[in-house]
Amino acid sequence: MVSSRPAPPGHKTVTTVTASTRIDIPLHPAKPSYETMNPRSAAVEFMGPLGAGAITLTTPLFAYLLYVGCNERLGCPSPFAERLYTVDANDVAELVTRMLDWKAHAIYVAWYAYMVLCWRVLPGAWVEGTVLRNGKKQVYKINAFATLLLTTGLILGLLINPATSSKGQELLSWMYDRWLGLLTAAFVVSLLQAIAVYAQSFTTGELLALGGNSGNFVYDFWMGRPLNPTPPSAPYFDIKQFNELRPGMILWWVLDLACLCEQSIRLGGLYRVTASMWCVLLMHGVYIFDALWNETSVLTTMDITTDGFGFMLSFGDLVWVPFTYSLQARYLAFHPTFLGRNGTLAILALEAVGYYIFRVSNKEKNDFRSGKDKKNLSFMKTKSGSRLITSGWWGRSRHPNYMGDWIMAWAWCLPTGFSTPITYFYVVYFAILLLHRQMRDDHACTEKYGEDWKESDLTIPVPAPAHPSIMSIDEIQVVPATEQDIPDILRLIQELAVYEKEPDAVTATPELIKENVFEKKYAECLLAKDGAEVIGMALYFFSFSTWLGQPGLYLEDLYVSPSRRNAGVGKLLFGHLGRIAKQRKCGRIEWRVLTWNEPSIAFYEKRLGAHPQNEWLGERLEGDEEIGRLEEFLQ
Ligand SMILES: NC(=O)C1=CN([C@@H]2O[C@H](COP(=O)(O)OP(=O)(O)OC[C@H]3O[C@@H](n4cnc5c(N)ncnc54)[C@H](OP(=O)(O)O)[C@@H]3O)[C@@H](O)[C@H]2O)C=CC1
Ligand SMILES: CC(C)=CCC[C@@H](C)[C@H]1CC=C2C3=C(CC[C@@]21C)[C@@]1(C)CC[C@H](O)C(C)(C)[C@@H]1CC3
Repeated sequence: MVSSRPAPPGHKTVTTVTASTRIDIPLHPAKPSYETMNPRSAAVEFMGPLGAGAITLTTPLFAYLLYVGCNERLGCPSPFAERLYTVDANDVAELVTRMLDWKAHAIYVAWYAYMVLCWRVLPGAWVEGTVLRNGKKQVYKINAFATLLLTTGLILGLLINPATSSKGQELLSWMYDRWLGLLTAAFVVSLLQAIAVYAQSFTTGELLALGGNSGNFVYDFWMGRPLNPTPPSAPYFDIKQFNELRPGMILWWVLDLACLCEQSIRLGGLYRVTASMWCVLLMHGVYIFDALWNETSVLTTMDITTDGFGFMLSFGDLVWVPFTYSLQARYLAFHPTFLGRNGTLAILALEAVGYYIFRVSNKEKNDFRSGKDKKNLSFMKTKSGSRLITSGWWGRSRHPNYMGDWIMAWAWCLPTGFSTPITYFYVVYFAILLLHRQMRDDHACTEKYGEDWKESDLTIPVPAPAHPSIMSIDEIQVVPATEQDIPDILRLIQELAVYEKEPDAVTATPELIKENVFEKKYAECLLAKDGAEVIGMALYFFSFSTWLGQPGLYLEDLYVSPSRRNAGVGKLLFGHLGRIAKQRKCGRIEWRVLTWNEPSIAFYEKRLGAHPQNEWLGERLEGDEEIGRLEEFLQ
C-alpha cells in the first residue's frame, strides 16, 4: 500500500508498509484527553519495580563481567573470582583508568555523531510505521543499510589497500585494546539518553508506551516511558528506531572486524586468520547485513510497535548488542581455535538452516502484515479485526522466527570450541530472552485477541491448507463484480492459469476485461469476498440450447484461492449461480474441466451431482488468423 501523505521537509514521498487492519483503538472523533490516550500501566513485567531495578543494575555489571571474566590478559575463564580477595588498589586503579579512557570516550561520541550524520545525509526512503493509538503513524528514514555499506566500504578500503593495510589493522585493533573504555563510553551515552527521553516525556504530551507508564520511576525508566521519542528540534528523527539498528548493530560489526585484525596481527597476517574466525565473521555479518537490509521489517516488531524507549532498549542497543554479541569474535582473537573442514561445513550448514527458518518466517509475517502476501497463506480473522496466519511457518509453531534465531545462536558459538563454557553465554542468554519475549508476547496477544489467540495455537503441525473451520463461511459475501475489481479478477484468472499449468496463456488486459465484461457485457462475474479481500470468482455468460429452446448458463471460470479451499466457498459460488440460472430461466448450467483435475471432477460429480459429458469433444479456432480462415469460405 503506497500513500501520498505529507513527507518530511525536502522529501517527496512516504511509503506505507503496514496493513490498515492494525488499528487497535478506534479513532475518536473528538480529541481524547492525554489521560485517556495514556492509561496507567500495571508494573507487572520483570517481576515489578524490584525486578526492573535489579536488572537495571545487573545488566551493565554483567557486560563488564563478561569482559573481566574472559579476556586476553587473564584468560577465559579468568581466575578473577579467586583473585577477588587479593585485589589491591593498583588493580582497581588500572581497571578504572581503562574504563575512563578519554580517547575511547571521544571516539565513541564521534561514532554516534557519525551515525546521526549518515542518517541525515545518506539517501533513504521515508516509510510509515504501524498505526499508533492516536491514529497517527510515525515516519522513518530507511537508510541503515546504506550506512552499513559506507562504513564497511571505508574499513575494507583501508584493509585491502596494501599501502594502508597494516595501518588499518592497527587502527582497528586499537578498538580491541580499548574495549573497556569504549564499553564505558557506550554505557554513559545509553544512560544519558535514557534519562533524557524519560525526562522529556513529561514535558511534551507525547504518546507513552502502554507498558511504561506505571508511575514508578524505577520500573518506567527500565521499561521505557515514551513510545516514540524524538529530539525537540528534529521531529522526524525517531530515537528508538535509530538506536535499534545503527549505532549498536553496526558497531558490533566494526568490533568483529577489530577482532579479526587483532587475530591477524597476532598470527602474522590476514591470510593466517583461522577458519573459525572467518566463520564467526561470516555468520555475524549475514545477521547484521540481513537486519539492516530488512530495516522496514523492524517496524512491525514488538520493540517498535509496543515497547517504550527506556534503559532496557537504550542500553540493550548501544552496549549489550555490540559488546556482548561480539564475544565469540573477541575470544577467537586471543584464543584461535582450529576447525577441521567437516567442522566448518557442519557449522555453516547449521547456520544456513537457522537463517532460512528465521528469514522465511519473518518475511511471511512481514509480507502478510504489509498486505503483500504472495504465498496466499491461510489465516483466521479475529474479533479485533486483525488476522493471524495459520499456515506456512506460523502454522507450525507459535514463534518459528525465534527457533531459527536460536539455531543460529548455536552456530555462532560452536566455532569457539569446547574449552570454556563462557563463549556459550549467547546461547543461554538468548534462550532466556526469547522465552521471556514469548511469554510477554503471549500475554500481549491474549489481551489483543482474547479467545482467538488460543484458537490459533496451531503448534501441532497441520498440513496447509487445512483449517476450513477457522474461516466462517457466514463471513463470506458473494457479490457481482464491478470495474474496481478488475485487478482482482485478473489476478484470479492468472492464478487459475498457473493452476491449469498454462501460466503464459493469459493475454487478457484490464482494458479488455473492462470493455468486454463491464461495457459490452459479454460475460458477468461474481466475486467471493472476505471483508475487502477477494478470495474466489465465478465468471459466466449465457448460451442457448435449441433442444431446450432455453438459454443456458455457461461457467467459464470458477476459482477459489488455494488457502481458502475446502471451506465451502466453491459451493457458495455455485449456490449463487444456481439462483441466477433460475431467475433467468436457464435450462442448464455447464462448464468444462481439465481431465487431470481429479479433485474438481470429484467435487462436481459427488457434491453437486453434475453429469460428465464424455461423448462431447471440445473444438476450437483461436486468434485472428484461425478465425479469419473461415472468411475464405465466403470468397
Ligand atoms: N538477536 C536478538 O537479540 C533478538 C532478535 N530478535 C528477533 O527479532 C525478530 C522479531 O521478534 P519479536 O518482535 O520479538 O517477535 P515477532 O516478530 O514474532 O512478533 C510478535 C508479533 O507478531 C504477531 N504475530 C504473532 N503470531 C502471529 C500470526 N500467527 N500471524 C500474524 N501475526 C502474528 C503479533 O503481533 P500483531 O498481531 O500485533 O502483528 C505478535 O505480537 C525475531 O526473529 C527474533 O528472533 C528479537 C529479540 C532479540
Ligand atoms: C539484556 C538486555 C539489556 C536486553 C535488551 C534487549 C535487546 C538487546 C534486544 C531487544 C530486541 C532486540 C532486537 C534486536 C537486537 C537485540 C534487541 C535490541 C534485533 C535488532 C537483532 C537483529 C534482528 O534481525 C532484528 C532486527 C529482528 C532484531 C529486532 C529486535
